Amino acid sequence: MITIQSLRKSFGTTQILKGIDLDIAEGEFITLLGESGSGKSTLLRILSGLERADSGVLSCNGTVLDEAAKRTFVPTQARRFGFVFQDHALWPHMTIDENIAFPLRSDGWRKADMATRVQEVLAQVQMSAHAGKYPRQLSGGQRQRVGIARALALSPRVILLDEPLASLDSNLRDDLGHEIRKLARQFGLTCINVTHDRREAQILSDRIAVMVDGQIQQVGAPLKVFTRPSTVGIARFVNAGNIVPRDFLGNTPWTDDWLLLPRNALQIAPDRGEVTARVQDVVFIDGRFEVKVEVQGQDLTFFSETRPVDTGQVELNILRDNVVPLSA
Ligand SMILES: Nc1ncnc2c1ncn2[C@@H]1O[C@H](COP(=O)(O)OP(=O)(O)OP(=O)(O)O)[C@@H](O)[C@H]1O
Repeated sequence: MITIQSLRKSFGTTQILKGIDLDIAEGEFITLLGESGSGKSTLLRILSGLERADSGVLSCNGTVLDEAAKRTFVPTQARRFGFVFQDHALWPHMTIDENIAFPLRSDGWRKADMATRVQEVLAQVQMSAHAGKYPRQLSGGQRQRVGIARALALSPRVILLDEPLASLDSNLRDDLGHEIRKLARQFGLTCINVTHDRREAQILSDRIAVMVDGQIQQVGAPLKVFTRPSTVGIARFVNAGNIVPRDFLGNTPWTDDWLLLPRNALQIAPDRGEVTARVQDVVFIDGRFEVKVEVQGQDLTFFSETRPVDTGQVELNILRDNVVPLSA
């Protein structure tokens, strides 16, 4: 549905997007995940039409939206995308229904149709009871629901989201994340989200595109990106486990300089194991023990169902099937 080919963008002499290629399917929820400064917001701004690419092609359903070489540029309003921002961006002096009617009014809707549509989208996000209130009278989660309703009002084909869960506390974030996903599925929306938050990316996305320094380094389902990161940078950013030099494992079938030992790749041996580790710390977290150890000068962390001794030595096996080679 959306095709991005060799997209480049510089500000002054600094190249921010260094050739982005990405295909997004209809009805897909994709997240651009990356550290601050990796260029994800710039890419979202180009998608929205708030910024123009220097070169490359952006198209939607075969229609070119931005192609500098042919001087083609479709402005924001004509793209008919919906937007959901982290700070909700609601007008404080307007009631909830007025806020949602705003894009409809700008689009020239008749008053009666507008009222019907506002009711419809408010019902879709379960906010009908709050139509007459002002944004300040709502909680953060409720305001974000209104933000989503407003984005849905004009029945857009594509919704662009900028860290939609960022300003919410953690339980609410997960709940609203699941709701956003449900709505996206229900309406077959194509959603493009931008965030640096790994959890948000995992909850919302069908696929994650990891951006590093103006390039997409890996695209895949959350499971793939988080358990089989392709580079040292991604493994570190998604906190996938222990990154060790290849020779730490002795002879290996891999040629890459670095290996990922996920936290499930180390297991306490019943008697004598492959390596002897010195236990540094044990904490119980999220239903299992997180054990920090030192092996041959290397700090490692692994998960264990059983509590090992708090200090002293422990024998470990390394499950080589779980080891992932990493490019630099
Ligand atoms: N209009 C602009 N003029 C000059 N530099 C800009 C402009 N917009 C962004 N940049 C620079 O481009 C780089 C990438 O910014 P961008 O906002 O795309 O990154 P990001 O990954 O979204 O980061 P964040 O999560 O902090 O928003 C940054 O170094 C930023 O300072």
